[in-house]
Amino acid sequence: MRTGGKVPRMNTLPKPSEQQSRVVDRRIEKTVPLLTPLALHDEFPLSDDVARTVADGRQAATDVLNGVDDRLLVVVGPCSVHDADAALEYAERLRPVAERLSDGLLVVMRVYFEKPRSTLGWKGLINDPGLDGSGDVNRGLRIARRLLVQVSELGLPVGCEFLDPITPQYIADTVGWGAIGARTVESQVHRQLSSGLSMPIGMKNRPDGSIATAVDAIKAAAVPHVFTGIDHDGAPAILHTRGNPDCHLVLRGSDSGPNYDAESVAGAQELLRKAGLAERVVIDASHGNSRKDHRRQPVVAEEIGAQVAAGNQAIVGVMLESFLQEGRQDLDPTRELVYGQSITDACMSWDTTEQTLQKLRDAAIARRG
Ligand SMILES: O=C[C@H](O)[C@H](O)COP(=O)(O)O
Ligand SMILES: C=C(OP(=O)(O)O)C(=O)O
Repeated sequence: MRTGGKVPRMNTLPKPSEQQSRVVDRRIEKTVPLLTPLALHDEFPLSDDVARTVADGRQAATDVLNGVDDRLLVVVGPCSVHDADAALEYAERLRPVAERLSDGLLVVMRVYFEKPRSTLGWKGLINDPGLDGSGDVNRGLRIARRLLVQVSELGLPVGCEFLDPITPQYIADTVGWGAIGARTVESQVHRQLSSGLSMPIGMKNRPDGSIATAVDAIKAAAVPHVFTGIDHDGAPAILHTRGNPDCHLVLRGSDSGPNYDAESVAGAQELLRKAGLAERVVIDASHGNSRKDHRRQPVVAEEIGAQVAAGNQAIVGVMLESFLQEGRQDLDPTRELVYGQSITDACMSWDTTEQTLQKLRDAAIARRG
């Protein structure tokens, strides 16, 4: 991978006077130039093959979300990527399984680079690729885009969370499906951003369980907005969006319990109906729905599958957190990390994932039958 690349020249304010220096950037330790989106796109271009995978993946996801395609959308992969090699190995394993189960499932690989934290913690590979707080964002963006292109080259559409409002210009052209997380679903910044994103966006219920907030987010992101951001050259820009009609609800459970059961799904449907929105939901089998216990995820997925097999038309997708090794590990600088194991939330093992995907596929086929 190249380590150079074009970064804009830093223009600094004139040396401040004594009085000015009492008010300007009092808490900015240092400012480092950020490479431009164009420079990153030049290094890792979007080939026609990758563009086809992304565009077809977006269209297929939209069709599933609109009920035009009766398969289940499954977003599956590590809670977060901290090691691009392990993530690519995961993608290579997932690819043939996705192909084999494609009569019932539309599989999108979860390739998450941005982690929203409840308080503190590692903020993801784009923010801190060194896993040590050194914050080499230029390197993080390069690793992220290269991996996104590599996974798409395998023919797998990619899903990720959009957290930082600047990073989409660097990577969004490689993303088939996106999420706005539980902690930011109420944020105007993220709703505006979603209104301009080119792929379907899942709006998660808030950590305290509020589904109404996610429904508000779907409505807000559906219409055009004007806000400030950057263009592909990295220059400040006023962005006028068209509105995103493909935003949808993701039920992820809450701090006080799950919301994947039939009664909760029916309640969510009622909220969507009252808001004049399509009654379709994606259900995250992890987070509040598994109480972050990876051993609960297959159980939750099986119960979601049972609702689907029984004919529930509202459930159009499932999210799973899965990696090469089950469980999780702490980021401990004194110990070598276990290869292929999550450093954020605990994940299902590969074997369990394969079994779970097969069961979800069977459920989708049963519903069709
Ligand atoms: O998906 C990952 C985590 O659930 C999310 O980033 C919040 O993590 P935290 O509550 O450990 O900060
Ligand atoms: C942070 C995540 O989920 P949530 O926003 O539901 O907590 C995630 O999926 O990584």
